Amino acid sequence: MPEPRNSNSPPRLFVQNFLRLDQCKELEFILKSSSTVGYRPHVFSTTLSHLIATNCPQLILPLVPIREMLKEKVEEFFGCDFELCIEFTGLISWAKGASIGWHSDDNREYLKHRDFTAVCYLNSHGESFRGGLFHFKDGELQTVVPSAGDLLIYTADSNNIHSVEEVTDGERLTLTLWFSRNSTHDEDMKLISRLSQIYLNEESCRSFFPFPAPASSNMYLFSREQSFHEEFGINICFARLLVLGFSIYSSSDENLLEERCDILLKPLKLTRSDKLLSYEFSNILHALQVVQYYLWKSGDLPRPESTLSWGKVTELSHPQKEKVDKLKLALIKDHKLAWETFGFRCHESTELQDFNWACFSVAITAWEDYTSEKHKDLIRSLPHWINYQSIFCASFDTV
Ligand SMILES: O=C(O)CCC(=O)C(=O)O
Ligand SMILES: [Fe+2]
Repeated sequence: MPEPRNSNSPPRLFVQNFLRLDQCKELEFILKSSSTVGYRPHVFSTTLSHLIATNCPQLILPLVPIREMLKEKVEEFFGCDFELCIEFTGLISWAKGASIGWHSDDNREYLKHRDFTAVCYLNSHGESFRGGLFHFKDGELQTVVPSAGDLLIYTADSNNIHSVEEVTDGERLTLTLWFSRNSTHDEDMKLISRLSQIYLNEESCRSFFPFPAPASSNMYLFSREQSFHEEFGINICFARLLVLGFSIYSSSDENLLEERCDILLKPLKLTRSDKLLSYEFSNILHALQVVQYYLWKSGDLPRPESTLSWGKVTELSHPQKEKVDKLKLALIKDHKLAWETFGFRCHESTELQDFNWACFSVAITAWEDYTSEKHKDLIRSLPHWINYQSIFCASFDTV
């Protein structure tokens, strides 16, 4: 049962540990491997339709039970069982410099259909970022200090004017959902329609392996002034790799760089500390997704018994090094911005301190298994979703 509310206080609820830490970590993996430059300065985000558009529809699956739980919680607390639809699901990263002033979430004419908001915090203040405290302008529960797994729900109207303080270091990660009573704004219908267009027309799509496919490069281009000009700023996929100690090598013709062709859509290899891994990734998004998977899972993966066989990892030759540097210069115009945005200066990152290529190779295969499993689940769920025009946890117990 919901907590009894003080009748004078605006309707809002804070729940500690609503999500498990392993769920937060999986969402962090999805967000950091799929984000684009977002809707506000210094904000990066991904949506379910973006996951579909970049050929990663299987990454919707981990969000399905969480969306279901959130909808139930909001309906229960606000006493509107079976009345709501999910209007928007977003994984949002608030990087250094991001903030939002006093506002309500329905404060534009085109947002009036929004009735309720749910924000799940995926990482913790002080541990992964500084700043970024949430405040309600008045009433109870004035300040929320984000902590991984905690949930905040509130009405989207002017009873809940709120703000987020500027993030001063690190990345503040959330899963944010908006709910509406107006079913014409149901996100599920639009997503199901996109998925059925892709999967039902082409039998072959069902058996293909979904390698990530980057969106247009300006969606990954971030600069201080938000001027979408290639002469400034950083490619955020590359910047995330760089801050984790990786760089990229492309055997594509160097003229591609001069001709401004999108080199990041081409196959590429990863380098680290002047070593080159021979494995070829289909593009930068594929490489980033595997690196983020490695970060997420490295503690759980089986330790390989031997080091990698000769030839899998080689020393970069001088001409190869030159190519690596050239690519870096082309994609990271503002080195400091990359570190400011995706680094966390409060403590030295220990995540990749005992990096080794043999473990990383295990992660490449484990990521493929994870991806195929989720993709199979998607293919099995889709007929049920189409049938009910709703995205939910379908059970496959009956044959
Ligand atoms: O991330 C939060 O804590 C709240 C974000 C917010 O107010 C919004 O996106 O409208
Ligand atoms: Fe808001």
